[in-house]
Amino acid sequence: MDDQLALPVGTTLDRFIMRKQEEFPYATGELSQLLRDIALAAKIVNREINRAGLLGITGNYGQQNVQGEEQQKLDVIANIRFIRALRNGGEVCTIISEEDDHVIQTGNTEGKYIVAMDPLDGSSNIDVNVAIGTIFSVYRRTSDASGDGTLEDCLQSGARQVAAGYIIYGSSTMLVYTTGCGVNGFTYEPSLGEFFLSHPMIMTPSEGKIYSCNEGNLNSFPEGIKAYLDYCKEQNYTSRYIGSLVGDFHRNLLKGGVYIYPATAKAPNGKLRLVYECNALAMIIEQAGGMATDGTERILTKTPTELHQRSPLVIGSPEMVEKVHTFLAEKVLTA
Ligand SMILES: O=P(O)(O)OC[C@H]1O[C@](O)(COP(=O)(O)O)[C@@H](O)[C@@H]1O
Ligand SMILES: [Mg+2]
Ligand SMILES: [Mg+2]
Repeated sequence: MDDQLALPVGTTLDRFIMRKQEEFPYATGELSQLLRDIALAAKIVNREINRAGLLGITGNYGQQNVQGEEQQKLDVIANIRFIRALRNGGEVCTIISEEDDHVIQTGNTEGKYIVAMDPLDGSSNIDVNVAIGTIFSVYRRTSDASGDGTLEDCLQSGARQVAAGYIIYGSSTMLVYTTGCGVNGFTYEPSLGEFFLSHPMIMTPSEGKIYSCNEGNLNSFPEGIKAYLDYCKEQNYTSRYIGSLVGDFHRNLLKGGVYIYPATAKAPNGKLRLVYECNALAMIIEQAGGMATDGTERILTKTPTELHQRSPLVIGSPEMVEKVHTFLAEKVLTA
């Protein structure tokens, strides 16, 4: 940990990865290379997002993904870019993507890692210049076998992540990630083509005054969530919701707050996907001193049974998540 603090703000991502490698039990350089591959894809996708309006790559792609959602052109482009970078990097044998029904076998049969990803998060905000993101989780194979990754390799609980992070394409582009030794944020400097350490050892405030959820679904929220939102209003908390999970999460991570996407009538298991949205952010928030649950159970202990399964999500400052639980438990008791 002390060594962690030794790296000053302004350290390049590459140098940071190199210095941290020795902290990682399997320090063979493969995970470091994988993180560099993700950073490379992020730079390319960032460039395309910034110029999307000029390149005619805004709007619908004209196809639906396995979730039944209209794919945006940038969903597909980001998916292609990350798959290509991970395949060419050679460290990843199998990829799970929001945009692909089935797992993607990269052909890197000696690759030791599995990546689960949401190539473009916040799709409804792509064309309106609101922050969007990419979310990724990294797992090791469950065995020393080579060949294609198995379904068992792809359906591991979030607690088995060896790395997790996100890229936010906002007023600046940042990469925020953890390998289990704290959370660090890097800001992209396009003119130099480099990510620089800008937010070392991020810790989220234990309590905040921001709550984030789509109250448009209020009528079908669980009673406990309705009661918690009333409590937030009584406390004069601030409501902030942009409709990009990465954007809402990032704000609350830095400022303190809670993001809630509960089960609703439209989405009885919640909307967000456990394997490539909830797990990564749960590892980040826990490493930053916060909490992530589905309203009762810790997200990281849930073992997925399907690639695209959904989960309710309550994530953020620990005292606020605890408060949500109190209201949920109370309403269950009095129901
Ligand atoms: O429009 P809603 O129901 O509030 O949902 C918004 C949520 O859905 C998402 O857009 C789902 O992610 P994708 O855009 O990757 O499909 C989240 O980013 C966001 O928090
Ligand atoms: Mg998403
Ligand atoms: Mg997405």
